[in-house]
Amino acid sequence: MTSMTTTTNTVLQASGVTMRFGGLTAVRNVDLTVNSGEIVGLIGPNGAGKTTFFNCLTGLYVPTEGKVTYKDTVLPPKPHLVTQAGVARTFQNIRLFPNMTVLENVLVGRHTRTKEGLWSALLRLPGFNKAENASRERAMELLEFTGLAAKADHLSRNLPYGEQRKLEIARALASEPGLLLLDEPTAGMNPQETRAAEELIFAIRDQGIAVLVIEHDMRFIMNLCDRVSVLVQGEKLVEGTPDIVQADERVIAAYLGTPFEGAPGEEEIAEVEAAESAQSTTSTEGDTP
Ligand SMILES: Nc1ncnc2c1ncn2[C@@H]1O[C@H](COP(=O)(O)OP(=O)(O)OP(=O)(O)O)[C@@H](O)[C@H]1O
Repeated sequence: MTSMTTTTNTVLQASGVTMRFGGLTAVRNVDLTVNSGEIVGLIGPNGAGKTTFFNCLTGLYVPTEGKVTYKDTVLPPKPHLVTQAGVARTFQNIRLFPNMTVLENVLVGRHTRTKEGLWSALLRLPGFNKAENASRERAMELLEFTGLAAKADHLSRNLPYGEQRKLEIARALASEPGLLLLDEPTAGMNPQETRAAEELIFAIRDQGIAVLVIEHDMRFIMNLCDRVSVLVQGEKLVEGTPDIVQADERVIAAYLGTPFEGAPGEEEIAEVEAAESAQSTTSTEGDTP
């Protein structure tokens, strides 16, 4: 591992980020740091400003106030330049090219890292072939890494939902980021897919890529993250380790008074329901399917 000194292990630093839309302040004076080797969670009720904050980090929005640096360099307010600088992201709503193959989707993600560029890749202009082999090799490596290699030639629109989300991650990784931002990576996933996503994110972290993730699934986020930051009405309410955040009264209150630590998860609820229905079918004779 590379040895790092003083503050150089800060990957992302957002300072005093504010985003106003007319009279509405969607994000107010938010500071957030992500260090190398970390997985940081960003949680908060609907409309808290999480996606808006992501958009400020990735150049989709120019914050009204504040500064965002990546490895001590101020990020330019243009999405492709942010990607080029080393920050990749996925979106809350899947944004793949549905009629391109899985492999082609990843190759498009590599365009910021090849001098031939996107149009050369899409139109196969001269010069593309030279770079193509190396790019394909790397894209196939990423498909292996995300468990999609067997589907490299499938059209992305034919993949099941969970695999489309994985492909989005593979495509983001194709730009060789140092920081990956994930906006609700498990939305719509079943429990097995969620568990696989968790393992994939740990593996990404283990490759030296820092991760900042927005999620509503508390069990997932508390298991995954080294630190969690809570946004409420555009402001940072609390930040700390999962233990600290889960125990914080203000966080519990912000989630409508529903404590999430120790609350039964879907699996436990299913087990209880199965046990209850088994009990009721044995007590109501002859009513088995
Ligand atoms: N482009 C925009 N123009 C005006 N208002 C916006 C815009 N984008 C977001 N907002 C408003 O900013 C606030 C924060 O929205 P945002 O989508 O960032 O919240 P969120 O925490 O990501 O919510 P969710 O968990 O539901 O995705 C909301 O009130 C939203 O309506």
